[in-house]
This record gives sequence, structure tokens and C-alpha cells, in this order.
Amino acid sequence: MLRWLTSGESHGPSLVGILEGLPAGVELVTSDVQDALARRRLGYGRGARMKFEKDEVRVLGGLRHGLTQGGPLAIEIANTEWPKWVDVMSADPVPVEALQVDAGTGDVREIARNRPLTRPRPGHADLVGMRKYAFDDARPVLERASARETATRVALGTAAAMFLEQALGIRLVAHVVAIGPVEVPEDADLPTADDVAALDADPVRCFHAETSAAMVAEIDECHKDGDTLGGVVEVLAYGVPTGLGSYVHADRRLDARLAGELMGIQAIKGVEVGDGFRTARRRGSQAHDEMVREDGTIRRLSNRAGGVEGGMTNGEVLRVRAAMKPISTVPRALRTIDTASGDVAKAQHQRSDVCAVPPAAVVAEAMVALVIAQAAVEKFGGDSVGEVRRNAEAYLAAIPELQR
Ligand SMILES: Cc1cc2nc3c(=O)[nH]c(=O)nc-3n(C[C@H](O)[C@H](O)[C@H](O)COP(=O)(O)O)c2cc1C
Ligand SMILES: C=C(O[C@@H]1CC(C(=O)O)=C[C@@H](OP(=O)(O)O)[C@H]1O)C(=O)O
Repeated sequence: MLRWLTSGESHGPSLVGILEGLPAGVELVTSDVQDALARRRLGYGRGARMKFEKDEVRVLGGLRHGLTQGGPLAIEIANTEWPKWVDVMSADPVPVEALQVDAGTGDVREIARNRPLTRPRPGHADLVGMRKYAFDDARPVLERASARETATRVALGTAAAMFLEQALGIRLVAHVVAIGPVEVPEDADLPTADDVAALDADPVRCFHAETSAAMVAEIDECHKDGDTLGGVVEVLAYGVPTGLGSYVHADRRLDARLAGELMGIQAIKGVEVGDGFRTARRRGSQAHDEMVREDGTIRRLSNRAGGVEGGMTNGEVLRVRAAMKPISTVPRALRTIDTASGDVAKAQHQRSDVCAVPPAAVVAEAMVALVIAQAAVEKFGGDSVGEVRRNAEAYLAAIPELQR
């Protein structure tokens, strides 16, 4: 079974991710993870923090001489900003004086950094987190709720994606299909995994040049208004074999597992598999993917289902979308209540992303890679890449001629 866990705070010394159950023999080097993390930091509309902070990757376990070893893969992502937070985020108690002078720069900004945050942001985890964990300060809540944690998921997703490509020839790509009201046309071309460099070069990870320019203009407009934006991302997986997931029980349905992991990303509020909500508005004759026999195999005339039928992959391109709400740290701050005084207040705000939809696409791709890898390990078993590959080939070869 493939499983994963992450630990770490937004301004802590580092984040750590563990991926357990990955077969041995996956070719992976530290720079593969660094490249994926660099991709997550891209995107027009991200805040100042992305410019000065760096992700420092160190593989702590599970990898030797560029090959996974079958043991848990542990990846640390250190935060270059840590010196400024050493005392505020110290694991052990610190003397009061330590919280009054910045350990890194010697200035007194540390006092502000440590001041209790008591003006919770509507839409963030602040208020409910304080209530639930009995804090009188939102600092510990936002430290863990922060999407900085998604760096670890991208790191682990990189290992999952390398496994998928090397064992099964599966390749993934993610792109942005909407930012606020600006949407890619329905009939626009879909990117393939060969288009990743082009997507990296686009300011908003959009594959449609005209729409990309309109998205950038929308972000500029929103920034000027002191506001924030959400949007929609799409993940595509090519070459996924038929039969991953199952219809036999709800928790084995691949669509359910994809939706769960995508909704687990901070600020994701909706998931579509294939045409999703659009399918609900169609008649049955226009909703499904008819089959024809061509060159000895069954071919679909469309892919409205997004490659999943009955909770199982059907051999078509896997296609899922995730909807992200606008960032809740709105510069033109929203009304809130100061939990220290009970007074009406404006929500706490220092700096923030205006729009984080492009990085959310990278995170969504990582989560889809992890879910597919989990389902593949479950279906094919195998402790090494070679064994998984052989098992998959034997399974596919045994599918009767007329069902192919
Ligand atoms: C890549 C990414 C970056 C984000 N950046 C910010 C940000 O700068 N400011 C903010 O308030 N929320 C940001 N968020 C969203 C919050 O983390 C999220 O809204 C919060 O944890 C509450 O969870 P919920 O929105 O799922 O209810 C970001 C989310 C993602 C996926
Ligand atoms: C640090 C990252 O994203 C952060 C996610 C985030 C949030 O509330 O989710 C809030 C911001 O951090 P801060 O409150 O310190 O400005 C983002 O910069 C990252 O993605 O690496």
C-alpha cells in the first residue's frame, strides 16, 4: 500500500514528507524534486514571499545512488527564511528576551512577528482552529493550515510521477483553465506531457495564449482593487491502464479517491471528473462516450467521462478539474471580530498571494500522481519497478481480444 504523511509549519525550520510503499528501482535524483518545487513557486499573482524564500531539498531516506530502495522515502524541504523565525517558531521554550530582538537581523521586528494574531480572516482556518485547539492566537493555526505544506506534497508527487512513468509509461500534465471569470474556451486544445516547458513559460500556466493574456489582465485589475482571485485547474494523465480503482466498494472508487485528495488541497472547494457538472446538464445521449471497433480495438468517440467509469480507469485520458476559491487574505481586509477585545475589526493582513491558481495546478498534479500510483501498486503489486511492469503487462495481455 502506498501512503504518505507530511509535517512542518509555514515558518518552521523545514517541512518533511514521507512516502511509504514505493517500489524499489525508481530512478530519482534530488534535482527532479527541486525542479518540481521550482514549478510550484511560479505564477503571476503570487506574493512577495515566493521571491525571497527558497526551498532547500534534502532526501533523508529511501534513496541510494539515484534509485529508490523500497523503504520509506523521506524528503526534507528546509526554509531559507528560518533564521528570522528561530525564536518565534522554536520547538523548545525560549526566554522572553529572545522574542524581543530578531535573531537573524538584530532588529526589533521579531516583536511584531510574535504578536498574537487575534483578528481572524474570514475564509481562512484562523477562528475555527483557535476554538478547536484551544489557542488564543491564530499563529499556530495558520502555520499549519498554510499552503506552504503543499511543497511536501509536490516533492512526494514527483517520486510518484517518476514511478508511474518508469513502470507504466503514464505521464501527467496540469494547466489552468479559469482565473476568476476568465475561462479557456471549451474547444481549446489540451496540453500533453510534452508541453510542460511551454506551460512553465506561461505566466499563469495556461495553454491558450489569448486567455492567458486576459487572465494576467484580470489579476492586475484585481490587485489594483486590493482583492484576490480563484480559478479552476485541470490535470490530465496519459497512458493510464484500464482497471485502476474499483466499483466494488465506495472507498475503492478511483473518482472518490481523486476527489478526496484534490479537496484536501488548501482552498479547493470543488472537483469535477471528466465533464463533471457540465455532464449533469446534458441528456444521456450527449453525456456518455460511445464505443466503436477500430483496428481491432474498442475506441471511444469522446471522453466526457474523463477516463473513469464505475470508479475504474477505462484506458482513456484521465481528466479531472479542481476549483480554487479566492485567497482569503484579502488586502482590502474583510470585517471580523478581534478575539482579544471583542471589538469589530479588519482581518489580519500582512502580505499574501493575489492569485495562487497556477501553483495549485502543480499541487493538483502531484496529488493525482500519488492517487494513481497508489491504485497502480494496489492493482499490480510488486516490490520493484520491473515486477510492477511485468505484472501490468501480464494483466493487459490477458484481457480477451474482443474486450480490448
Ligand atoms: C498554492 C496555494 C497558495 C495559497 N496562498 C495563500 C495565501 O497567500 N494567502 C491565503 O490567505 N491563503 C492562501 N492559500 C489558501 C489557504 O491556505 C486556505 O484557504 C486555508 O488554509 C483555509 O483552508 P480552506 O480554504 O481549504 O478552507 C493558498 C492555497 C494554495 C493551494
Ligand atoms: C509560503 C507559501 O505559501 C503561503 C501560503 C499561505 C496560506 O495561507 O496558505 C500564505 C502565504 O504565506 P504568508 O502568510 O507567510 O505570507 C503564502 O506565501 C508557499 O506556497 O510556499
